[in-house]
Amino acid sequence: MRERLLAAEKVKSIEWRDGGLHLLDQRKLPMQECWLVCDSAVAVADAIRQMVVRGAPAIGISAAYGLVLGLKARLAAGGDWREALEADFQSLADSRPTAVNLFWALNRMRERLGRLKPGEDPLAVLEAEAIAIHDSDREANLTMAQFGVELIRKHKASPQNLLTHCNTGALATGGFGTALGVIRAAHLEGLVELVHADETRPWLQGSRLTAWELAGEGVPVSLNTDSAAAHLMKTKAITWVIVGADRITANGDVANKIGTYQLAVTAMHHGVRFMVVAPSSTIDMGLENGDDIPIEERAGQELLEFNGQRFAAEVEVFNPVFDVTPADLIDAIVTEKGVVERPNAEKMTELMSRKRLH
Ligand SMILES: CSC[C@H]1O[C@H](OP(=O)(O)O)[C@H](O)[C@@H]1O
Repeated sequence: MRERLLAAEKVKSIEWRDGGLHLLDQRKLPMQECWLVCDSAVAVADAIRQMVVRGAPAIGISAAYGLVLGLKARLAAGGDWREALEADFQSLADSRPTAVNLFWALNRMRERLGRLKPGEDPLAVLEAEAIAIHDSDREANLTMAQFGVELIRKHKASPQNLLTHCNTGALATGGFGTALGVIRAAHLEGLVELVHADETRPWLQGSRLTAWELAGEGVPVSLNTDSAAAHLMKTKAITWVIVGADRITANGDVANKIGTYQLAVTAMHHGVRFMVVAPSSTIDMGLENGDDIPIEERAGQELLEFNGQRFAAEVEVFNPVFDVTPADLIDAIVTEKGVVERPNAEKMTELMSRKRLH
């Protein structure tokens, strides 16, 4: 299967070349495919904050490259580069609060700098670490896709209807995708009748990004409003809701795009299985449960206007862009380390004790 998945990799959203970070501007998709080149840590932090690049793993990978850009500038400026680099760590850490992959990547880069040997070139070491983070995410995507397909096939080994939320594909990761990677692989294995994609208001990751990725690869996809999801689960024989994650806590609670929690409640009511797909860089064992996950609130303009055109009345806006699904509503968490069915604290601890495969 792995060879088929590798052959199916098409879209890339992040490219590190010529000493710069090239990002496919996801604010412009699907109408325009524009690339933005970042040449500093602050530029990468801004790109994350403005969602030029988004998606938990992609945010972490971009932040790692952002640090490389920061170190390059600090070394050129002379002086105490370690002290100066703290400002870049902070800029990147302040960019978005919920996806723990950002902090996981920054900590991994900091830890690598802490192991510098005398005579090692810090820039070469840090660049290699960022590339390793990128490559390991891509590998993890492929492994998770295989685990997810096996799980789907275990319950039903014929074409079936799936529902997904937001965008968890190549645009959100270093390669094949998390939840959308499982869905892509299920399609390649003949297990997909139709993918129902929530448009995912207000930023429309579903209608603008997921629909674009799937349609571009001939995966049968139907776009629906977020509020149609319950009706679809009631009437369209959906077997799985498959979503990504931005932060999973030690007991298996999952923060993901706003609207995920209500999908999980509805899925439980309709007997639809609920799968979360995320690399272990999304798991925050430092948080006991989801109550303490920082939930990002974005500007009200995201609800009040579209493409700068206002269409809503003059009112207050509440725009949390993530919510938390309790572990007891989740059938399976699929990671590159393995699958946890009916997640709980004990099972998450055992999962995280396993050696990383990539
Ligand atoms: C592969 S995880 C993607 C994850 O990130 C998305 O959020 P955003 O588009 O705001 O970065 C959403 O929560 C997805 O599930």
